[in-house]
Amino acid sequence: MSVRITDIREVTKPIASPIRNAYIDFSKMTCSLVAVVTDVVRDGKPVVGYGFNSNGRYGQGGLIRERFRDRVLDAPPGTLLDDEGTNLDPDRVWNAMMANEKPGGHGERSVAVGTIDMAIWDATAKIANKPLFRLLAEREDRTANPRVFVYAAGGYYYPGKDTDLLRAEMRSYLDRGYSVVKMKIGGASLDEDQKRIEAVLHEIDGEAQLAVDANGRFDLETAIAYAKMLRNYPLFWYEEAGDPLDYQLQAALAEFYPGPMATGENLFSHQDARNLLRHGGMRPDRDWLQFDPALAYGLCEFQRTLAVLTTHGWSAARCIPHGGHQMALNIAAGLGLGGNESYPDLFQPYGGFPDGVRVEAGRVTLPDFPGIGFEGKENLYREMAALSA
Ligand SMILES: O=C([O-])CC(=O)C(=O)O
Ligand SMILES: [Mg+2]
Repeated sequence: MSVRITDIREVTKPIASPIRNAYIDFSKMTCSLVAVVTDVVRDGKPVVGYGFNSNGRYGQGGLIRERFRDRVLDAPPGTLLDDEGTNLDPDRVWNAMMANEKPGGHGERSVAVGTIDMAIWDATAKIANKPLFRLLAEREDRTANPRVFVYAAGGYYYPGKDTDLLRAEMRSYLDRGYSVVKMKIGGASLDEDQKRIEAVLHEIDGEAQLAVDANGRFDLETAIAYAKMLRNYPLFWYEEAGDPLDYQLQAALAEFYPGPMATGENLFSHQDARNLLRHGGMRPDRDWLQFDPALAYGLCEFQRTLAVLTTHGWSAARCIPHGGHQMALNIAAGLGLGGNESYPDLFQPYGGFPDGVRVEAGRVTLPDFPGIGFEGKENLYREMAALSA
């Protein structure tokens, strides 16, 4: 059986919405959708892997089309295959993409590579005719656990949104089976945010837990002022207080915040993750790591990040990736992460679960689709199929 990548296609799609966090609005947000076409034929059709990047970093069509696509297509096909020559080897494809790239300064090439990497893993699992989460578990000699914790991320700022609407939003997440909800902070004054938090805590009234996300907005003084307010509430976590690369701020914050902290969605390499663990004061017994493989060079790199965690005494179970995509759901189910983010009302059709999958007691159960499972989500698959037609 020959296995050859015959084409890589990219289209940049809008995922705009009127929401705002403490740092950006999403009025012009886009993402890249990628199709990796192979010459493997299943049911009379070529196997195609799909990928997209998650919200927050915009589409990367320029980098994908001008650099990374051609490196894969120009590589001698045999150099991209596993030892048996019967399937793609995602790590070898990754190495081909990263030829002639200097280390450091990861910028947004990590998003371009992460998007293609997702499609490569989707194709690889489809060629193996297995769900990606089962393929990953087998590769690591583990048992997959298709039941994955997910939390509902939302609670954004948008025009006219008062605490009643915020409460109604959070109530709707509880009604849909979530046991942890997340809201934005840092886009209003501390006093106003405190009122918003108290309103939500009143609404969820012990039925669920609340996490808060400052999106890297605070300087040290403000981060500590918020910590002193937030530590009076039983929060699930206090996320991304300061600049993602300011490890000293994160470490200083730990002195003032005994509850769980979370960060990492804007760290895009295993080297940056390592610096966070070395210097960020993060505590492996309670804190959470949110590295998002779709933004951070993909699963090939995420595996190196997991190795860094192990070296530093962390468990993969402390990872709950940012992004709300099925790729991270598969990694969670296959490699034992602590769960995954989900945006019940945002960034559609890219985020979410296969049709018919319901959240029950804060968990979803992944069905057994070959690959990542995109074919099980009709509105998403329609966009994907249009790209590979
Ligand atoms: O608002 C955003 O940029 C998304 C985000 O931080 C999150 O989901 O944690
Ligand atoms: Mg966040």
